[in-house]
This record gives sequence, structure tokens and C-alpha cells, in this order.
Amino acid sequence: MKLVKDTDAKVLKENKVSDQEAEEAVKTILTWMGEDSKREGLLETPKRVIKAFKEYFVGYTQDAEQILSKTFGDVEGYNDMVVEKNISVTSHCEHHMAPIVGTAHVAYIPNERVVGLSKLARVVEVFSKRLQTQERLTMQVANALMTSLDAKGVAVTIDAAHQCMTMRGIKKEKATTVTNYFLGQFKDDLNVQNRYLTYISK
Ligand SMILES: Nc1nc2c(ncn2[C@@H]2O[C@H](COP(=O)(O)OP(=O)(O)OP(=O)(O)O)[C@@H](O)[C@H]2O)c(=O)[nH]1
Ligand SMILES: [Zn+2]
Repeated sequence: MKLVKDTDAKVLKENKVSDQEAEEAVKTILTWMGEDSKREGLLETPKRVIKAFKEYFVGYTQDAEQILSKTFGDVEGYNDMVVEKNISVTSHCEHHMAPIVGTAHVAYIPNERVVGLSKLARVVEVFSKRLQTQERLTMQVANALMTSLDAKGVAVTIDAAHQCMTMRGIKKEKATTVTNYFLGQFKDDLNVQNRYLTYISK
């Protein structure tokens, strides 16, 4: 069953805007701000901004399914949950393009085969390096794991600060947002869900 279609990734691959055009757009914003884009300190800024944006949004060029395609069966039939806690997350909100900074916890119950632990964090990276809402990010990570690993259950929790809420607008600098998404046994069995919640609360 396909729970997630990674159409976002295709969008950037079909992107027709050149780096030079994007740099011109940065120059326009600098001028709009009242800056002189020709002064020495700003001469290379458009290039740097676009280079930085390529890093912030590299997830559009990456494919979670491919990252999760390598699995291991030689784990003595381990069939309990695997919990990867405290994965740092940096993303950007799609409403303001402002940074989202926080922590993700990811768990799954394997179905005979396990995946390399780093791949759990890599999947968080793929989806966080795109414009996001925290809700969608949480669900995309969970759905990708559930589908690709054919897992018996998946749980994803993200706790993050949105700079659109801390640095501007309502300016609540201590506010953080918690999102959860449970699939399979984590959704259906409250004991399983509570064990997971206990692990991530330590
Ligand atoms: N649900 C959700 N909302 C988000 C996320 N990131 C930012 N937002 C919110 O997106 C909303 C956009 O609201 P708008 O009224 O269109 O924009 P705005 O005038 O800039 O809103 P304010 O932030 O209230 O000043 C704001 O309430 C943000 O807090 C997210 O990940 N999930
Ligand atoms: Zn925002």
C-alpha cells in the first residue's frame, strides 16, 4: 500500500529557474529593503543566499524510499520497537519561510527486517529540508517508514520552535509545538504507544 507519493521531489527536478535568475531575485529583495546591493559587503550575498537555499531545501532532490531501500534481516528475529530519540531538526515553515528548529523522535516495529539507524535520521532530513508545516513533516516521515519498511507500526513526534512565532508576529519566544503521528500498533495498542511515550520522555 502506497501511503505517500513523493511528488514534491519531482517539482524541483523539473525546476526551470536558473541560479542566476534566483540571485537576481535576491538582489531585488536587497534593494526593496533599502540596501545597496552593489556595496562591497553585499556583492557576493545573492550567490551565498542561493547556495544556502540549496542546502536548506536539498530535500526536494532526495528520495526517502531510496534511502530506506537497504534493510538487514540478520537480527535474530528482533521484533520489538526501535526508538531513535533526539534527532535534531531544522526546517522552514511554508508560510513565512522562517526557520523551524527542534527535535524529532522516531520509532518503528520491524517486520522481520530492520533498517540502519542512520536512515531514520536521514528520512527526517529529507522531509525537513523542504518548505513544511510541522504536521505534514511529521506525517511524511511516518508514512515513508511505514510504507518502505512494511513496518508493524510507526510513531513520530516532533517538538519544535517556529521562528515565525518567536522572532516576529506574536513573538512568543518560549513557545514550542508538539506533533505526533501514530500508525499500526502504535495507534491501535495504547500500551505500545505509552511505552514509546515513556522512552521519549526520559
Ligand atoms: N499549523 C501550522 N501553522 C503554522 C506552521 N508554521 C507556521 N504556522 C502558522 O501559519 C499561520 C499563518 O497565518 P496567516 O494569518 O496567514 O499569516 P500571518 O499574518 O503572518 O500570521 P501571524 O503569524 O499570526 O502574524 C500562522 O498562524 C503561523 O503560526 C506549522 O508548521 N503548522
Ligand atoms: Zn511561519
